[in-house]
Amino acid sequence: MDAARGKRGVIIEGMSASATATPLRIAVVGSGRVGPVLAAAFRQVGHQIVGITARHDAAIDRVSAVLPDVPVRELADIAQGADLILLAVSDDALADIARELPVEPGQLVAHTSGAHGLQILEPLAARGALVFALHPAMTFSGTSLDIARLQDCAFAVTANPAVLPIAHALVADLGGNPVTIANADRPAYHAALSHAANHTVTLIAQARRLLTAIGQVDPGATLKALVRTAVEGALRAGDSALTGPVMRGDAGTIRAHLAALADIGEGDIEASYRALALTTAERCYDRDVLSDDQLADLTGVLLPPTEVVTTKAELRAALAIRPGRRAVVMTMGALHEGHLSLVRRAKELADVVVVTDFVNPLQFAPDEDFDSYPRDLKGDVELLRGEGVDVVFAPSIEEMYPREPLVRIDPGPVAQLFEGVTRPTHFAGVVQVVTKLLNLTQPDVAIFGEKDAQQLALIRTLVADLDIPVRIVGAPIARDDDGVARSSRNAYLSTEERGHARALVAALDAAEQAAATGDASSPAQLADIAERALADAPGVRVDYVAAVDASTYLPADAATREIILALAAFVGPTRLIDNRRIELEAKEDS
Ligand SMILES: Nc1ncnc2c1ncn2[C@@H]1O[C@H](COP(=O)(O)OP(=O)(O)OP(=O)(O)O)[C@@H](O)[C@H]1O
Ligand SMILES: CC(C)(CO)[C@@H](O)C(=O)[O-]
Ligand code: BAL
Repeated sequence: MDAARGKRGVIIEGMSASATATPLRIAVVGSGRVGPVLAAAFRQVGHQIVGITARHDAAIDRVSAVLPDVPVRELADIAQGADLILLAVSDDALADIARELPVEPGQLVAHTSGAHGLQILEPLAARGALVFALHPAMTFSGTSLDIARLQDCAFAVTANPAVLPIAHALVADLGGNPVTIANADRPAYHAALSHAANHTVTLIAQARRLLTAIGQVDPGATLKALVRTAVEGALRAGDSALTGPVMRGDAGTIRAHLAALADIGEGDIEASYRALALTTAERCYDRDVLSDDQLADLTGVLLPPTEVVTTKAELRAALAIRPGRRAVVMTMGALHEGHLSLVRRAKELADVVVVTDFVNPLQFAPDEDFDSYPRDLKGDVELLRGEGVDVVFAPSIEEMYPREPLVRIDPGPVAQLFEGVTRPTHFAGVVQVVTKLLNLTQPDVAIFGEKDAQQLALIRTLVADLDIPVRIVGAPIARDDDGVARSSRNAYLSTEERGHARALVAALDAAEQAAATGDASSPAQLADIAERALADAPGVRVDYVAAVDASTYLPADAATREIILALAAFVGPTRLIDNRRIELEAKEDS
């Protein structure tokens, strides 16, 4: 074995062409665009190419053009007699080759993949090879023209400390600039390069198509000067190289752009334009280039339109074209800040947000307010569009229930308690529609408000007991400035009643306060305090006050410490609900 192996990287005086201590015998696996070019470049600086694999005619032709006199060898014997084996193969092929390649302990093995680090070469390292990754950050034509372009090209080098100097010396031999990338950072490194290099191509190709659509015969020439300046500026200075209408907060111009794109009818260009302009606007805002108002104006113009669908078939189609993690927020419309807080949570948790807007007749008893329940689909869609919701599903009753459903879901005993005393058929209607909407929207996550705490508890039980594959997330109660829980039914209240409605939250405050001061130490006392506060309040008639076990939603017993104090009361004819989670102090052992 070569005596110098394992301690290369010493620059030898007088050998100007090569930074490595000794000319290496290099074998190359892969005759795509990269392998023969790197081999030829190594050969130019004095290394010896002892063989290369080439499986197809085109590969053999490329080898004879770029590497005359280098023998084409089989994978099984390519490593024989080589100091360094360079794996210049596709990412997909690397794992197999790493398993199959016969190597001797001490042989250097490098791959040229951008995406992979050292793990992929682990089988070779396990057999004693000194492995590293060497990714030239440029595109290859596969011809000898590439060799000159390797000068000053960045090479991402990933290697263990013992091997790193050799890897750097090899890059220096090629005239490249070694850039050390930690093994764990390899995917991020490769993402950065792909995002910049590949997506710029997509973007410029889109711009070319636009110019072609308006009759330009040489779109590249029209774009050249501006694009080059932009790319060079961004390479030098990042975000601060930005110019153009987004940076100036010019929403009118952006609107005109979008109208032109819609006219030309190239949907992919419009989608990319919206997404990139939104990101650009957010970056400008973060750098204080745009004000709050300017960002809001731009966002209003740029957010992709919310798709409103009313049939199951349209819903399926709308979901099919929106890949990614999906969240659903189910509502009965008449949207307010409470619903929007659920939507914002959904946007944090998923890529695609679907809101259902359906007043479900099944959950209303005949004497309840189904007919008068507030409905405003247009207003709802406007609000949801402002939140960037992707799809609104607003079906008719016939679409959801083409006939009276025969199979019914029994929500179990908790559905008969509390809300269920006054509304005995309510939760059966809720779980029926929630199950249907989960099946129709197939979300990864569904968000429900803690305002409807019993409903949330029952829906958690529903998905657990029926193995419905969705994560249920509860969202905190959104309140008006005076503490009253937001509710669509608040719209029924007169000004005077709206004042009376404060009594619900005041009763919860009183109980919470009593728990904090120690004046209430049992669930029954909490309920009692809230009930008395409600009974004393003008314009309010108590329906129920219940201290329930927060984990089961069954009535709390004296030992329960994690309580949901839930109440319902009529304010005039309007029935409102509210609740508060209260933790009672642990009881001292007697
Ligand atoms: N104030 C709120 N805070 C948090 N979530 C809420 C609030 N109000 C409603 N939600 C949630 O929004 C979802 C849809 O509720 P719904 O459409 O019934 O609204 P609502 O205002 O509760 O109506 P209602 O007046 O019928 O009670 C439910 O998950 C509900 O818990
Ligand atoms: C979950 C729901 C949308 C089902 O109709 C409804 O009960 C509600 O709005 O909470
Ligand atoms: N907010 C729960 C739905 C209902 O009251 O019918």
